[in-house]
Amino acid sequence: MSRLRLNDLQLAQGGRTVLEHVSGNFEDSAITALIGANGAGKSTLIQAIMGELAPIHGRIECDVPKERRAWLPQQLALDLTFPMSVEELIMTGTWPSHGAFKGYCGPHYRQAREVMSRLGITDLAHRPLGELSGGQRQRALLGRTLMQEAELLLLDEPFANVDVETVEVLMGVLRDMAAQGATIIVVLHDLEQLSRLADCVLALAGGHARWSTPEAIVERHQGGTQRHHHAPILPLDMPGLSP
Ligand SMILES: Nc1ncnc2c1ncn2[C@@H]1O[C@H](COP(=O)(O)OP(=O)(O)OP(=O)(O)O)[C@@H](O)[C@H]1O
Repeated sequence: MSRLRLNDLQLAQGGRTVLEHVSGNFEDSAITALIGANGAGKSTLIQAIMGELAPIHGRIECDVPKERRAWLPQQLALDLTFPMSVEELIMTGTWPSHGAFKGYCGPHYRQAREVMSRLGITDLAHRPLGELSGGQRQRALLGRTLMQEAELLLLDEPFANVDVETVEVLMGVLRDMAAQGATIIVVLHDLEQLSRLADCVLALAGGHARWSTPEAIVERHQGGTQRHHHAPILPLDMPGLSP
């Protein structure tokens, strides 16, 4: 089953085609790694899936309602000088379905406490966002998507500049979300993280996309030799991936 399907998609930026003939289905209850060299079109595809970039050809069919779609950008898109606490950030996860100006009720606060406890940030509830470390910030941002009950979640390099313990927590939560049916797409550059986390792979290169498996990607980049930890996927020459 798939609630997110790409149909002969062609995407352009600034009048130049970035990707073409992209087709295929993202599996439900699965984590798909989106890989490719710098400029391959990963952010472009994500923008299109989030409905921010119209295809110049083809279709994106998404059965997940807009209020259940979440996007965790690579660079923190939040204004850190904005006076907001961790708890307040997490509560904004209710906005897409509940509205921003209705206020919160008891069950919302209970749910936020559960979310913070799951992410190990209960003690940070009243800490201003501007005082968080990179790892704490990522936990809080993932907390907001849990609060939103996101069913389609796109993440751009969520483990960059994040401590090892936070990587474990984030991976655990993502696996749980997938197990509960979410469709998760995550931009990754690290081979070890890819082999640990991903169920499927969508590799972008030369303006085209190819579906693959974590095993095939690991095999291709290591030539069947012993695995190296933290081996980067870049530079991604993608032998055999052109049609
Ligand atoms: N707003 C824009 N206007 C014009 N060209 C753009 C714009 N955004 C991206 N591009 C171009 O589109 C191509 C794909 O960029 P994109 O950001 O999707 O790549 P990426 O795979 O996400 O790269 P990275 O790994 O560096 O984040 C690149 O050649 C880029 O220069």
